Amino acid sequence: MVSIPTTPPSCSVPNDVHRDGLPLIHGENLSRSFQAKEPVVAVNGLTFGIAEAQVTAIIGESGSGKSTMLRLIYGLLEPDEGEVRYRGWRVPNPREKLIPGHDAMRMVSQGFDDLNTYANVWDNVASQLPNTDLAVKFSRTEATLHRLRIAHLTKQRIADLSGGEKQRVAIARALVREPEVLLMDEPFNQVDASFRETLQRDIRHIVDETGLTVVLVSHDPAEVLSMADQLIVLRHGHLVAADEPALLYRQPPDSYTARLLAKSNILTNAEASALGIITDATTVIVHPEWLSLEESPHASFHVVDIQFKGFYQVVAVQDTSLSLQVIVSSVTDLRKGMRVSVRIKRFHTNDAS
Ligand SMILES: Nc1ncnc2c1ncn2[C@@H]1O[C@H](COP(=O)(O)OP(=O)(O)OP(=O)(O)O)[C@@H](O)[C@H]1O
Repeated sequence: MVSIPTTPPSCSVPNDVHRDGLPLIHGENLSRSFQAKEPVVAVNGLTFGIAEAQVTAIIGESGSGKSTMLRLIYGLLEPDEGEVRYRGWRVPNPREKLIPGHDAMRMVSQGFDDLNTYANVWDNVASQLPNTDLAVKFSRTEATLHRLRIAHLTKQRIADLSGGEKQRVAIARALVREPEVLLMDEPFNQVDASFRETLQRDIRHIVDETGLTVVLVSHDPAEVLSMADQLIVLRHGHLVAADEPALLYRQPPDSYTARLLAKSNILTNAEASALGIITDATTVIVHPEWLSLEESPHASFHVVDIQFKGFYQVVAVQDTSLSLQVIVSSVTDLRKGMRVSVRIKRFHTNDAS
């Protein structure tokens, strides 16, 4: 349950009236354009809710409006239309607040621009706190460094750290002031795969332990599937889906979401019918792991490419008119040029595709 304060927060908007019954963060009919060579509508009529103490990931292809949405939530950008509310109170826009950005939120952006490269890790984090109580400053800094597992780097200069370590310092800097919401723009961009998994797990733990709310932006949904409680899918500035990751994965509401989450094969009715799927739907979604292949010398499909991925391989097959991506176990013995029959184990239809 969202606790509703009886008095407006410190960064309230004059004459704002509290709205009851909203999720922690509520966006309503949010639109924002930019004047480039041609006017660009970055987000268009977004209405959404973000729940407290959860990880919400905003996903979408490049240019779909993810960063713009994040900056609107934080109050770094003024919407052309609509509003964002935090705990029922309107988030002030940059014209309404001396230092833009909601006081209860902190944002970690893609680069590490905020970090002081030549100062050490401790000073980078501790400098976020006032000197009014040095004991508190010391203990909070120490606890935050431990929580982000960078206490052993205390004396190191930022310039000497790896990308993954810098990212942890950037998050520690944001968290040391104990915000209620952490906003992250592409947080795993500069982090290699092994660091990424442990960082994701650590962020998940912090959320579960402290009730922190995390909103993150990612162009690679696969990387956030395991850590997000909710996904918000953007396309050309519109919200096309919002739900739990597993649900959106198993039953994608449209082809775009299916491609984004699962690199799905999107078949027309005729293509599906040629593979034995009889349906009224105009579009049939088949995730690569919902197909299987079997060597068959007289089959119409042949293997055109094999990407070895460790315990699985991604195999491209085609016949005269159709190309398919198939995920098969690495123990399956396939070779380029081999004739294969294609079996569909499962599919999903959605007429809204
Ligand atoms: N300050 C700006 N001036 C002009 N155009 C902008 C500005 N900010 C964003 N845009 C445009 O708005 C659209 C949405 O941009 P945004 O950065 O929000 O998308 P994104 O989904 O975060 O993209 P990416 O994944 O590539 O970072 C893009 O077409 C972008 O070029």
